Amino acid sequence: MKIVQAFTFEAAHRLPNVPETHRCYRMHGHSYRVELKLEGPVDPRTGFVADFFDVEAAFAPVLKQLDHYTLNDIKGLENPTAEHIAMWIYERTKPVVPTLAAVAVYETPMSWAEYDGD
Ligand SMILES: Nc1nc2c(c(=O)[nH]1)N=C([C@H](O)[C@H](O)COP(=O)(O)OP(=O)(O)OP(=O)(O)O)CN2
Ligand SMILES: [Zn+2]
Repeated sequence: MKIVQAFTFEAAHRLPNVPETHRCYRMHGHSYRVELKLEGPVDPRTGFVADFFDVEAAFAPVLKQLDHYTLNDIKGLENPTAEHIAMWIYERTKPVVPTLAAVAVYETPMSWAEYDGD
């Protein structure tokens, strides 16, 4: 069974490795959406793969490092593409949410990156 829990954060970024003429070379902001996908058996007693409340509590310290920051200033996010943010979140969340199967990071409702550890 898979379950998904969504979170949002606000952050500024610029993409340092695109051409200067690319609009994302300039500092700008996004209302990011993060989806954590968990996979595992449904506990027969609780009916949960995991309690959403527990996931929220485990993810809070990771989310706190991103919300209302300039992502380029964060170690490991010097080139803060959606792909890199998804990997960064996965690596920090997997140890505290072992059933984590994938992380999706949406820059806009129409464009996102998903990382499953591969
Ligand atoms: N593969 C990727 N491509 C792009 C990424 C990325 O992370 N991975 N990022 C960007 C920029 O961050 C850019 O800011 C994307 O957002 P936006 O300009 O808002 O994109 P839209 O196409 O939705 O903008 P509209 O104004 O709605 O046309 C670029 N590429
Ligand atoms: Zn952007």
